[in-house]
Amino acid sequence: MLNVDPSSLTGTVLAVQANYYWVKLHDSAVEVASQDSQSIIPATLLCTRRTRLKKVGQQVMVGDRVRVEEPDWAGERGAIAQVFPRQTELDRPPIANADQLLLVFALEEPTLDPIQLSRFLVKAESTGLSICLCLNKADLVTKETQSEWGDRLQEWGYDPEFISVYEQVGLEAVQARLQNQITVVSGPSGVGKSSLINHLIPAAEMRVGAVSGKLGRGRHTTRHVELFELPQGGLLADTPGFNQPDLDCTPEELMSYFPEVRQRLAEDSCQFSDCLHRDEPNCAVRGDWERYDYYLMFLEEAIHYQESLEQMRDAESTTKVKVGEAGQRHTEPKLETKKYRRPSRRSQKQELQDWYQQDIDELMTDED
Ligand SMILES: Nc1nc2c(ncn2[C@@H]2O[C@H](COP(=O)(O)OP(=O)(O)OP(=O)(O)O)[C@@H](O)[C@H]2O)c(=O)[nH]1
Ligand SMILES: [Zn+2]
Repeated sequence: MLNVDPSSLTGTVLAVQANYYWVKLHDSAVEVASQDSQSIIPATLLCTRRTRLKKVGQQVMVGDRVRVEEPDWAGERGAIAQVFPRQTELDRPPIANADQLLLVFALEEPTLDPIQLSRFLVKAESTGLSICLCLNKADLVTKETQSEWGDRLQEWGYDPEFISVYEQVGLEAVQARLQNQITVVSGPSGVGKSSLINHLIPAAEMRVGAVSGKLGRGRHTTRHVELFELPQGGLLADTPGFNQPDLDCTPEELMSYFPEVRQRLAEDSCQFSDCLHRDEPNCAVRGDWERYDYYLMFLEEAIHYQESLEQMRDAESTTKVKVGEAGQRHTEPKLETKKYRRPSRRSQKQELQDWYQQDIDELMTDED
C-alpha cells in the first residue's frame, strides 16, 4: 500500500504516441515516492490519459507538466490525471512550456546569409520565446570574420555563440544556456543541427529514443516530437522547429519582431501611432540601421499577409451558409455585396523577396 501524497506525483511529458504518454517523473516526485515504496522508482512511466480528461477535451502535449495517478512501479505504468496550465505553447512543432529556441546557422557551408538569418530570427521572435543563436562551423572562417559577425549581430540585438561541433569549440557555453530549460532546435538544412544535438545528448541518453527510433536522419520524416534529457538538466526537442520561414505576420507584429525597432520605439515615438516606418513624416524608426532594408522587404510581405487576411474576412462576410434538404451545408455568395479587388502591386522588393523565399523553400525541402 502506497502512502505517496497523490498530488506530489508530477512529471513532464517527453513523448506522445497514439494514446500513450511517456512521462518523466520530476526529481522531487521520485524522491517522495522512493521514501514510501520498497520498489525501485522508474524515471519514466508509460501513461494513459484519464477518461475524465478526454471528456473535457483536455489534450496532452509533449512538454506538458502533469500529475500522474495510480503508478504501477513494477510495470512502469501510470495514468495522467491532470495537466497543469501551460506557460507557452508552440504549434509547429507542438510543444508546451518551451522556454527558448536554439537557432542554429552555419558561418560557411552554407554561407551565412543575413536575409535568411533575419527571416528565421523574425519567425523565432514571433514565438515569444527567448532566442539562443548559435553560429556553427567556426572552423571554416577566420577570427576576424567571427568578430565582424559578432559586432553585426550585437547591432541587431542578439548575442550569438560561435561554435564548431567539429573542433568542439564553444559547446560549453551552449550547454550552459540550455541548462534546466526546455529548448526547441531550429535552423536551415545543413548547418549542423543533428551534429550539435548528437553532441549534446550522449547516446546513453537516447534510451527514450526507442519511442521514435534513433535520433538522426529520419527524424524529419516521422514528424514525431520528442523531448530528450540533457545530461546537465534540461530538455531538448529533437524535432527542428519551424522549417518554413513564411513570416505570416501583420505589419504591426513584424515591427515588434525587430529588436532595433523595439529599441527605437522605447526611446522615442513616431508622429503617427499607425506609422509603418516607411515614408511617414517624423518617424522614429526609419534610419540607417543595417536591417532597415530587410524590415522594408518583410513589411511588403506582412502587408500582403494582412491583405489576404482581410480578403478572407471579406469572403466570409459575403457568403452565407445554406442548409440543404438533407441537412448538408454549403456556402453561397450573398447578394448585392460590392466586389472590389485590390490591384496587385508587385514591387521589386517583393520579387526579390519571392526569389529568396524560393531559395529558402528549396533549402528547406527535406529528403522525404
Ligand atoms: N566544418 C564543419 N562542418 C560541420 C560542423 N558541424 C557539422 N558539420 C557538417 O555539416 C554537414 C551538415 O550537418 P548536419 O548535422 O547533418 O546538419 P543539419 O542541420 O542537421 O542538416 P539537416 O539534417 O539537413 O537539417 C555535415 O556534413 C556535417 O558533418 C562543424 O562544426 N564544422
Ligand atoms: Zn515610424
